[in-house]
Amino acid sequence: MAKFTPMIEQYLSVKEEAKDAFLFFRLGDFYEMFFDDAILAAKELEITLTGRAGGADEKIPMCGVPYHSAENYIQRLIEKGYKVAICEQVEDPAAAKGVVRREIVRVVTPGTVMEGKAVAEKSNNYMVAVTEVDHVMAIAACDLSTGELHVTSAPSNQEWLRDEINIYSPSEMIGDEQLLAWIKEQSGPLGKPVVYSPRAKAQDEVGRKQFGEAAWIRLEPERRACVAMLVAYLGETQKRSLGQLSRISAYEPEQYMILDPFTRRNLELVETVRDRSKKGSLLHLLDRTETSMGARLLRRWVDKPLLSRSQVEVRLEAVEELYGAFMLREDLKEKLKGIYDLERLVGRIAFGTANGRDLNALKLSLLQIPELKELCSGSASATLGRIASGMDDCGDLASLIEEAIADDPPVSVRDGGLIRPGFNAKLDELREASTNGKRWIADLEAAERQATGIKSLKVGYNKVFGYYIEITKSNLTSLPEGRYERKQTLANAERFVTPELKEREALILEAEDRMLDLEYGLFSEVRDQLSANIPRLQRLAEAVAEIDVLRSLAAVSAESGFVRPVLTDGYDFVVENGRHPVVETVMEGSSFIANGTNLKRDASILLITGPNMAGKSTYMRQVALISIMAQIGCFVPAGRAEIPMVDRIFTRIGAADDLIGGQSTFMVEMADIQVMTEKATPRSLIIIDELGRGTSTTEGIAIAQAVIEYVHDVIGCKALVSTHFHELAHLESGLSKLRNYSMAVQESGDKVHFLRKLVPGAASTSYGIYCAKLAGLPAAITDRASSLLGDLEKVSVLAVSGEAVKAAVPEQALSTAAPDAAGQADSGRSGIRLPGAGGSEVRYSAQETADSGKALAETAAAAEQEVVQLSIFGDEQAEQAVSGSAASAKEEAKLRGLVKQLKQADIMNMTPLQAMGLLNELKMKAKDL
Ligand SMILES: Nc1ncnc2c1ncn2[C@@H]1O[C@H](COP(=O)(O)OP(=O)(O)OP(=O)(O)O)[C@@H](O)[C@H]1O
Repeated sequence: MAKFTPMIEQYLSVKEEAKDAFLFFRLGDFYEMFFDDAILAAKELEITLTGRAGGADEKIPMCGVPYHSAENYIQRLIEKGYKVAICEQVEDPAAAKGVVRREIVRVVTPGTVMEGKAVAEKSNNYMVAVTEVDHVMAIAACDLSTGELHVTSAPSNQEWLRDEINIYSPSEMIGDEQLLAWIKEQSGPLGKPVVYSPRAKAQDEVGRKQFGEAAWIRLEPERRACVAMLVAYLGETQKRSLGQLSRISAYEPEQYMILDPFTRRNLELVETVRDRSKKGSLLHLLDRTETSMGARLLRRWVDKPLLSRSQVEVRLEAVEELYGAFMLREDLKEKLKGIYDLERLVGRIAFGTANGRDLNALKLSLLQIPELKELCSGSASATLGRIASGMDDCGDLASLIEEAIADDPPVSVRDGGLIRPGFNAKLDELREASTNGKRWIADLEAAERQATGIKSLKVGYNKVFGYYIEITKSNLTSLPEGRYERKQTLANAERFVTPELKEREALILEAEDRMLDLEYGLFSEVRDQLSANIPRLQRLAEAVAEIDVLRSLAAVSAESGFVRPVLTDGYDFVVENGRHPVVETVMEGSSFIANGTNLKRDASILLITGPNMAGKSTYMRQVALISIMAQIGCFVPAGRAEIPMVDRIFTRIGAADDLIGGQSTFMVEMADIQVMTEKATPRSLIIIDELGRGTSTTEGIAIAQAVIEYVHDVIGCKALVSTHFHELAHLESGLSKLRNYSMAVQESGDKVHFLRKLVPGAASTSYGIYCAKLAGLPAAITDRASSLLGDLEKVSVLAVSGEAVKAAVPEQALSTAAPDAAGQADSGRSGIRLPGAGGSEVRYSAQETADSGKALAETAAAAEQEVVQLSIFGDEQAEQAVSGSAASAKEEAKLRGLVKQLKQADIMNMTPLQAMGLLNELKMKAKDL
């Protein structure tokens, strides 16, 4: 015996098909939810939880939403990352025996929503499928609302997959469970919450049917498997034809520059690091698009800079033409402005949700096309000309809509008023009948008022009784007996009918009924005809988007004074007067200081030192952005630019907020560097900000040096490295392709003025405490920091002293300035070199350093750091310091004496205590001056 009522039994069996979704179960005018669904939905949607007797002993938890406002509730659940299965009555209740049959008609999921916030106007909402077949990974990304479907694959490589997924920023993913589990772990860089819907098997047949045999067999097997899985899932959830998915756009990973999630984030390509808003990103700067599909295409271009020079040149050619043609840009803008979101309109047409207003929006858009086409073909640009000549203006479709659809149709497609008079004779006839009938009824009111003398007599209509004549109670006495048939009694009125009225009513209602059916039928036919032309409309949308993006890039380039980059397949990256495109816009006037870049085969690494706040990060990002902009096909913020095609930009720009899964900043950095060492090629560009921070100073320096050497010797690509370790500056003498640069500052009194100018040579100090003061830290802290710094400097003297070095370094490991053959070959790279007293050098060869173990390396590196600091007191600097700070000739003489004393003291051979004593003595004397 069933425990529940038949209706609840039905609910339970439908629910079996939608275990991971809320089941919206249609009951009359409501969608009801039961059991656990009801409890959770009541909480999530803040609606009342009630109960319903369902045959069991206890009441079943229940809550519901009215069907006419369900859309809003569904959206809210989707935004929270849930899925919603919509279950409708699928037979006429009047004809049903027993419980009306109900079925799930669609499952709405975060990756398949067609309306609402998730499908924001200017962005995509991607559903992504990932698979791995025979050590090849594939990824397919589909935006159901626009009909885009991209697919690609590569030999199995998790980083590649992560990078590729990141580009789509999917809201839902399906795939092999194992792969999904790994991706979930990586969800940090993915940023937004993703719903994972594991899938078991791909269905090849489904894909074949969707895209046709010819297109299907062109795809590689792993791509087929991936797309098939995706399409099967979409079919199962949407339960309708997916006409908008007409084309697969397959691409090869090698077609595009590789940008990992950290790089994309650090460079703020599509959103800012701080608040993840689009404003402040490169995309925002470049986005002057007028159409939604243009905005989406621009995003794709920014996400995927090209690797083929010829393809970029095609874009640049159009941008250059438009750059110099202000009027053409304005004219195009006017036309583009009038074009609605063709891709989404097409999506709704295919989905069967487009209404009369959507069709009119499509028509209005299509009407812009002929002139848009003419503008492009009339321009001097070959690229625009080619786009125009391939453009099908779909004029026949515009005419079809124009003939069929009324100018101002209602939102609903079931309530009539959609079809233009004259489109269909039968419809016109029915409309005529209905209008005549209504006129007869309107006339009836006047006639009966006249005949009965009752001024308040009126003819009304309601759904239950149809047309009636209403007379107030007070007037009933004036009504001749038997004139009408009594139908209904109200508190203060009586309602009547006449046989003639009923006859007319039948005619009107019948006409209206048929009219509604006919209108809906006609409308559906028009929609179907458009549906059959979806590929044409999609191609048109693509062309419009491309024109829009090219125009947008030209507009920004012209207004910001960018120049056309000279692209090369060579190595050198030469930029004169480069600027950071985004930072310069937020600065008032022309206060941004331009800096050049000169990265060549024989000078491919810049080691940039300089104070905090001096502009190192900005400069390095600027170089990366110029490279990306050039490969997108945009002009670049510079006076002149010669840009080689870069295959990958790798950035490590420190920020505490890129911590993932409890890993330390240092671990993240090391993991990134590992990927870099594996993936970077000579055509790559590496940018590392503050290399080696996050661990002890000595280790930091050691690692930084080792990394720089690796990039220099093994990878051989262009690199910009900034560091606070001024000690690394000595690398210039050993690494032939490395150049020291620094951000210039000017000191006056205790103030530091940032010049933001990149100058050759290393900087000597970081001004960290000065920056802390600027940032408004309390004086108690900055003063304390200053005094601690003094103490630390004392300690350094200890380390410098011969005792310390000697204690750590075995005698035989020390050799003098003349190195042996092995040492020469290393030329100080793999080993550690210490400047010794009097300009001599203590050198440990690689072998020796390794032999002496970590303790040696650490101590030696620490000593090295401090010695470098002291050795700053070279003759020249000492001279400068003396003549610059002495107020009188007498003072100068005394100072000279002190310096001499310092230099004469054989500090390398003192004990720590002696060294410290000497330094204190000198300091005291200096104070007395
Ligand atoms: N070329 C420039 N012209 C004008 N202002 C600049 C320039 N470069 C940077 N700035 C300004 O200087 C500020 C600091 O720059 P940035 O963050 O690049 O310094 P940094 O040297 O990397 O500092 P830190 O070492 O503390 O990270 C920026 O916020 C920017 O406003």
